[in-house]
Amino acid sequence: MPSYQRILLKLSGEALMGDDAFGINRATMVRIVEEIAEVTRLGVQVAIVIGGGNIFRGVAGGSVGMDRATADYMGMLATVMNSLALADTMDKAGLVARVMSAIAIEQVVEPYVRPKALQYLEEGKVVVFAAGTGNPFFTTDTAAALRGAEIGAEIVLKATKVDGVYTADPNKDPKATRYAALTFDEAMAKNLQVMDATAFALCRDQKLPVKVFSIFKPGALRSVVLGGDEGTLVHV
Ligand SMILES: Nc1ncnc2c1ncn2[C@@H]1O[C@H](COP(=O)(O)OP(=O)(O)OP(=O)(O)O)[C@@H](O)[C@H]1O
Ligand SMILES: O=c1ccn([C@@H]2O[C@H](COP(=O)(O)O)[C@@H](O)[C@H]2O)c(=O)[nH]1
Repeated sequence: MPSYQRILLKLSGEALMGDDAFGINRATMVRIVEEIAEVTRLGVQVAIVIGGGNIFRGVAGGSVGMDRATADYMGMLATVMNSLALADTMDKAGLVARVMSAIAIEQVVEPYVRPKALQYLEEGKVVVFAAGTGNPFFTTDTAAALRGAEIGAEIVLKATKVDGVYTADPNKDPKATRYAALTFDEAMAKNLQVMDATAFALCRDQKLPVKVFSIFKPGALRSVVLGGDEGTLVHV
């Protein structure tokens, strides 16, 4: 029996690279989609926000010296590419996916319209929110918090490269230890960088819990949805 009826899944863009240097690793994408399909079979409504780090960080060298807002729009367009690839893989796996963009590019994907997104979710379609918030100076973590609150998701599930929130970045500090749970205020006061402060603050204000877990651990998404002891819960 799933613990949630409706989730907002935030997928790391960088994790899509698999063992490649940049871009989308097909096998990795197929594996992630299989895990999403498993959760939809439990009857859970799934909305997704995907990052752009796998594409945008690959071209970020070229953005040095650029206007920040222009570079950020490039980042948002990278998330559109990832969203299209994810939706295509989901369609091929038998799921019905719809991509909605926060930036108007109607020849490519439909615009984000909240009631339409809610309708798709109720119909059992997987909705992928592309182009972040549509605004520069934000991140896809904040887009996940924003869309999660808008659609009435019960939780934001941040599937990332680490298996939870640590006392320090575990990729830099081998002595860092993992929290089982902590509050938004603690995460912000300790300046824990696993999610940006804007996203944490929005989730705190909307009382929208966040679970951080590893995208690389097979079965972790299902386990989180079934209320298993997985990752780190960040709560009010
Ligand atoms: N206290 C911490 N606990 C856990 N991870 C941390 C912490 N501080 C920094 N990190 C880093 O945060 C990263 C996850 O956040 P990040 O925003 O980089 O990735 P993402 O949003 O999942 O990916 P993308 O930006 O590619 O979509 C981890 O890989 C980890 O190295
Ligand atoms: O609302 C948003 C979301 C994203 N951006 C830009 O896109 C890149 C990629 O997103 P990640 O969350 O880092 O994966 C981000 O670095 C921003 O440059 C944005 O401007 N607004």
